[in-house]
Amino acid sequence: MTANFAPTNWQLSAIQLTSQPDPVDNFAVLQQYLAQLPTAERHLVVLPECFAVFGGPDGLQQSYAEVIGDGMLQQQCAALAKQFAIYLVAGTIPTTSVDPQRFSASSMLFSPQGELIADYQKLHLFDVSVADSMGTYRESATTLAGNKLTLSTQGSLKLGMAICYDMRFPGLMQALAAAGMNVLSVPSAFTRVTGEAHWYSLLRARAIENQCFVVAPGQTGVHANGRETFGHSVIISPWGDILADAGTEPGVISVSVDLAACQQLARTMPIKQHNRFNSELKL
Ligand SMILES: O=C(O)CNC(=O)[C@H](CS)NC(=O)CCC(=O)C(=O)O
Repeated sequence: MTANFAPTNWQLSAIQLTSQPDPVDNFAVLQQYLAQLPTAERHLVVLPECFAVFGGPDGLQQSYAEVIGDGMLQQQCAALAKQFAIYLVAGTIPTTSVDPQRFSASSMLFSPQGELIADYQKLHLFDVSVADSMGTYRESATTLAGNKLTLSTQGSLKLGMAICYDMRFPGLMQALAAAGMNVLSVPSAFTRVTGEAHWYSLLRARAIENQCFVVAPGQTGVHANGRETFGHSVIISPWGDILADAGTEPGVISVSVDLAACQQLARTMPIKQHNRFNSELKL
């Protein structure tokens, strides 16, 4: 059933996966989950970070790195966006960078017509020690950070793009909010340990302080290399309410929202206008 009446009504969905090293397996699961989603005139579906290739040996992602605008992973995403008539945020796809040894983690937006309409390269890389079986994460050894912000306007949707560890850097979202963002996508592969401590707090804060919807799909479970991810993919309202939570099993979550809620809230609580840190106050 289609329940989208006003141009500001959107269906927001997230897909939670336990992605495997081989893209063939992940696209097969993805196809099944996309078929479970409701149909809607305006529908944004977000996939997790590394949805297509995850948990494999060193160098596996690099071996799949594609030129932006061309490549097997992007072609499959474009075809899925078209087949299901959705705006699809392909969580991250490894794309070639200026450094032949390293890829960029690119989040890519495909239109319901199957066109690539926006891309964003992860800005903040996870070089962090964590008290889990991996011990240390050195994302910068394999990945080259991006250096641009991406906000894509599609009708009433103003989509700001971020990835996983980026959620800890609120300056990024504040810049996107200043440009009018009403939905933030945060495809993730959060560790179980840091997820238990920080996932909900970080994401709810980003929604509340920027008065936007947040769609944050995560990887979940134990992956082929023994890495554990947190799951709990969420969709959050501008008020900070958790509208849907996927728990720890792979699956889909989906909610129907009115993006006009963002401007309504901004009228009653105009924090953007009240903010004195845009330019006025400096140390
Ligand atoms: O390396 C890969 O294969 C794909 N990339 C990831 O999984 C990235 C970097 S290791 N994960 C995160 O950013 C987790 C952040 C996190 O957990 C936190 O901020 O607490």
